[in-house]
Amino acid sequence: MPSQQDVVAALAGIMGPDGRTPLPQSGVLGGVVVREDRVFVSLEVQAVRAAEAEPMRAAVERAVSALPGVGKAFVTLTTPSKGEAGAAPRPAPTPAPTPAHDHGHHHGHDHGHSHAAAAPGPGPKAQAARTAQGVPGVRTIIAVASGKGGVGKSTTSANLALALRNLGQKVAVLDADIYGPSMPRLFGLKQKPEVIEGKTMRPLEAFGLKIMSIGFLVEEETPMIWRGPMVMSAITQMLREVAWGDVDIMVVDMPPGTGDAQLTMAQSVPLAGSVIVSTPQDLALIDARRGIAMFRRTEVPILGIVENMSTFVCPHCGTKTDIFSHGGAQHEAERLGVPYLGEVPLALPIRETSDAGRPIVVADPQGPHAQAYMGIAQRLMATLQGSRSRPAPRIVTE
Ligand SMILES: Nc1ncnc2c1ncn2[C@@H]1O[C@H](COP(=O)(O)OP(=O)(O)OP(=O)(O)O)[C@@H](O)[C@H]1O
Repeated sequence: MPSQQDVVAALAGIMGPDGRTPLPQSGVLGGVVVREDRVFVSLEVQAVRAAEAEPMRAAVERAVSALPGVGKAFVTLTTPSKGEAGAAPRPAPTPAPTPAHDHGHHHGHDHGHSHAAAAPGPGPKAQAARTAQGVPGVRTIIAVASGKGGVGKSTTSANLALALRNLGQKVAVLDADIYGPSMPRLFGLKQKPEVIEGKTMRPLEAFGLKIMSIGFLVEEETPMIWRGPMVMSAITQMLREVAWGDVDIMVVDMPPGTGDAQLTMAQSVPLAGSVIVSTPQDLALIDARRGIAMFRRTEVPILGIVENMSTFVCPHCGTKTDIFSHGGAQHEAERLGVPYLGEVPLALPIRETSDAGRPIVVADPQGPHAQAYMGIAQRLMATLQGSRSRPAPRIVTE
């Protein structure tokens, strides 16, 4: 395993943006993290200079990869983010407005139209769209999102993926939840993905699904200040440097919340649409509303709302109790004019099977809970087929 100093020393032969100053002295080196045989390097460049910095990024990747003991190098361009510790940086292309406004809450509007592409010519919007290219072999990518943590987004992602597989789809799961990747636990996966043919990783497999998790690439104890910059790099690598093969539907488990990190993610992954998971509590619904507003801003279609923990099923007698006012999500979906995909009760077997690494759709496929997920998957397929018949937004690439 190389030390941080070894990595920095290996970069001395590469020139910084001015072409004269060695990179370690040039002020662009955001940081270096070494985790066993994986090395993460972030290079800070102004967003508008991202394109011209690409050869430098590639040179750093080559130099670090060539060091003895390095299995994989993750080199990412990040915009200087002073004072934004912990937030995922935006992908390179968004030109920063005046610094005073850079992190303001209105910033998201800048992203508003970058996905679709009405932007004429290669302006900044077209550049932003470039980050969301399709993934070879993967036909449809959907995000599973929630307004806040702990509503069962990951449990829903895993069971929905399995239910889609039961419908005959070839399904992959990409766990992009930087705050707490859950797929290793949900699918009982402890091993790391194998690197095949140089840079490409082979996704792990469980129950017929192909699975990649940010948890396989970034250690859990990595501080958020590091995870932030690594995130975009890791997501990009999970999309592009993984031998996904032939995939009908990829389910992306998004980080919870509706902040900048989520917005960035929503823009970096070429999404067909998103599924919003919500519990019936009003508070959660308010947050789900924010989530919906966020996806509307990014022009990612909402494929529907899932109501999780809708009723409580007593593990002893099977009696159903509405702990929260049940049906809130259905009502909210109607009000917002987005499809209601269905509900999943709060039931002990759902948690137990998830904790045991065998989600309920495989543990008890004929049971009522698995059937609830099957219904959701069927409605989702119908919505996807409906949205496919509409013209897809044109993505501008340069
Ligand atoms: N329908 C359900 N019935 C019983 N337990 C559930 C249900 N859905 C989720 N859980 C449990 O609730 C907990 C949180 O679920 P999960 O990790 O899926 O939520 P999340 O929204 O992804 O959380 P985070 O935002 O922290 O990643 C887990 O212990 C999970 O097993």
